[in-house]
Amino acid sequence: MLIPVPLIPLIQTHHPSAIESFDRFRAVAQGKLLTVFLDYDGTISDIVSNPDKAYMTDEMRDAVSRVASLYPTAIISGRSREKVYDFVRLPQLYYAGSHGLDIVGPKHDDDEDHVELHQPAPWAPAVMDRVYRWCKEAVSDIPGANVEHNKFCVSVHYRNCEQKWWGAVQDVVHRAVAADPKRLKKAEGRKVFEVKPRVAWDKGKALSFLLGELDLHRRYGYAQGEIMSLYFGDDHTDEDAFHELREVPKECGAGVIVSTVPKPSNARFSVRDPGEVLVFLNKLADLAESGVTKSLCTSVASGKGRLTGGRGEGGGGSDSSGHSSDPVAETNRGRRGEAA
Ligand SMILES: O=P(O)(O)OC[C@H]1O[C@H](O[C@H]2O[C@H](CO)[C@@H](O)[C@H](O)[C@H]2O)[C@H](O)[C@@H](O)[C@@H]1O
Repeated sequence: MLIPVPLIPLIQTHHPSAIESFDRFRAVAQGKLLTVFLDYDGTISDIVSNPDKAYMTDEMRDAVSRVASLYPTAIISGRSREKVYDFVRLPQLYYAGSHGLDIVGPKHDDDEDHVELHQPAPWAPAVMDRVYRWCKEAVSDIPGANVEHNKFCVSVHYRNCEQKWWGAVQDVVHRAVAADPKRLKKAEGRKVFEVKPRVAWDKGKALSFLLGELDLHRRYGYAQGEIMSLYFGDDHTDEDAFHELREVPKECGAGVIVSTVPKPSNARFSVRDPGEVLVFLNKLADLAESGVTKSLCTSVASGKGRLTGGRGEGGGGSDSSGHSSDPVAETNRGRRGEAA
C-alpha cells in the first residue's frame, strides 16, 4: 500500500510545556548564554478590552528586570515603542516597537533618550498619521471599533464590537490599504486589523537585527553554538520570530508560544498564559544565578572572550582594543558616534 506523502510541510500543533519539560530545557541550555526576546500584549501582560489599560504587573516587571540583569533582553511589540516603554519602564532593555520597525537600545537611566538603532521604514509615521485620521473617521459609526496610532503602523480594534460589525471593520482596513497599495499592507492580530508599511521587515527580522547588534561574539567571544535565543509570543506576528529561530540549530534557539489551546505554530515550547511566562522567566534567572547558564556577569568574570572587568566586577571594564564590557554603554556610545 502506498503511503501518501504530504505536499505541504507539516506545522507543529502540540508544543511541550516549557515548564513541564524544564529539565530537558535546562540540559540544552547548560553552559550557554541566553538571549531573551519578549512580545508585550498577551505575553507579559494579560489581554484586556481597553488597549490603553494593558498594564503589566509589578511581579512581571520584577521578573523581566531580573532576567535583563543576567541576559541580553528585548521587547518586540506591535505597539509604538514609546507606548510599550511607558508600560514596561525598564531602561536597561532593548525595545523594538511597531512590529520591529522602530528599534532602540538600552539606556543607563530614565532621563536619557533611547538611542535609535534601526528604522527600516522611516517614511511610515507621516503616512500613518493620514491612515490613522482616515480610519478613525471611517469607523466612527461602527459601535465598539477603536483605532490606535502605533507610529509606524495603525491598529484597528474590533474586540469590543458585536460580531456583526467585524466585517465592516475589516472593510475599513481594506479600503485604507487599497488607497495606497504600493506602500501599505494589511495584517491581523488578536481581534485587531493592522495597516503596516509594505516593507520586508517583521519581528523575526528585528530579532536577527538585535542579535547582530548585541554582537556577543565580539563582545564576549561566544561562538554561535554557545548562545541560545528564546522568543516568547502569543500572536500571528510572533510567528515570524518563531520561524527565524527555526533557522538556527534547535539547541541554539526556541520559540515559546503563549496559548491555552494547541495551535499550529513554529514555536518549540508552549506556556499557557502570562502567569506561566512569569514562572518560566524566573526559572531562567535561577539557571544563571545557580551557574547552570552563563550570564552577562559570568561572561566577563570568567574571562570569556577578550574582555576583562565588567558589571560583575564593578562594571565598565574594557579590553585591549578599548571595547567596553558593558553592552549598554557601548551601544549608546557607538550610536552617538563617540569613540569607545
Ligand atoms: O506585539 P504585541 O505587543 O502583542 O502587540 C500587538 C497588539 O497588541 C495590542 O492589542 C492586543 O492587546 C489589547 C490589550 O490587551 C487587546 O485589547 C487587543 O484586542 C489585542 O489585539 C495593542 O493594542 C495593539 O496596538 C498591538 O498591535
